[in-house]
Amino acid sequence: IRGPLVVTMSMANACVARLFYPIGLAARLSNTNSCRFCDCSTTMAEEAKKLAAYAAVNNHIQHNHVVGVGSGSTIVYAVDRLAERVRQEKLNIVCIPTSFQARQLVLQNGLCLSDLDRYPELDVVIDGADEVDASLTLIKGGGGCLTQEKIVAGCAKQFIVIADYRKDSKMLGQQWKKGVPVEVIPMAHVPVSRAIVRRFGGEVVLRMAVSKAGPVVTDNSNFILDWKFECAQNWKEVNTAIKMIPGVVETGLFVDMAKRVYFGMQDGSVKTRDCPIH
Ligand SMILES: O=C(CO)[C@H](O)[C@H](O)COP(=O)(O)O
Repeated sequence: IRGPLVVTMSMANACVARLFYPIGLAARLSNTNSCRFCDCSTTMAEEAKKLAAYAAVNNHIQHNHVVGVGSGSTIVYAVDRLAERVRQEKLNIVCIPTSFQARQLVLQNGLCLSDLDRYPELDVVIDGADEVDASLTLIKGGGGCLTQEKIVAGCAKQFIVIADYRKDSKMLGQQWKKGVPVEVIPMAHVPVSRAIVRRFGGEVVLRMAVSKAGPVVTDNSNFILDWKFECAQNWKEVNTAIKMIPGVVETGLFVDMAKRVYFGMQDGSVKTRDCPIH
């Protein structure tokens, strides 16, 4: 892991305006998480994602491992580092993707692609998260890949999460305001939405596509509902109850699955949180 000074320098380099500012002011700007000259908060978050991803790959991947590759923007850095280690250390690694995106990442980086038919037990799965609470319950599925992500994570000896500081919460809903994603069979989206609101309150919205008319269609040809819950819940019970509703494929609640989370922090450090039961 690069030291704090190096990281701070690279963050500063991303913002040209900062280069012309006295060091003290630049530091204050980075501490405020935003810059009046550019979108530095984005750059800082990207650096934090990279720190977390590199730490996880350095600490958990070994020769002959079968590795689950998560989805999202943070995992891109993990696959970069994985490919670098495979090249430099001549590691023999097999990758199991959790989405179409992950499959493309594995192929583009020249890594060995396989599937759960051939490797139903994985050594490590590394994946991002939308939010992580104090007991390592996760909200996932911001990118719509929750079902395959949960299947692959469920096959792992170690499920390792990588995230930037914005995902770190005491309680779910503190940072992530888009709710819990729920993948549903398309014909069931209205009854499932009504059943969730009736039972747990809040609001459910059908996730709409951005560059296509109509709803988001998942890699499994289903729809995504985003349940905007109102208050803290017993997430294990909620997860089980939602999964029992006919038409629900999977929820984005990952309870008692993650072994360790790596958070890339704003000061260039990496914070870890371990699950008490793993
Ligand atoms: O669950 C996911 C996709 O379904 C992602 O892992 C999650 O949305 C985090 O993404 P990012 O690394 O881009 O913040």
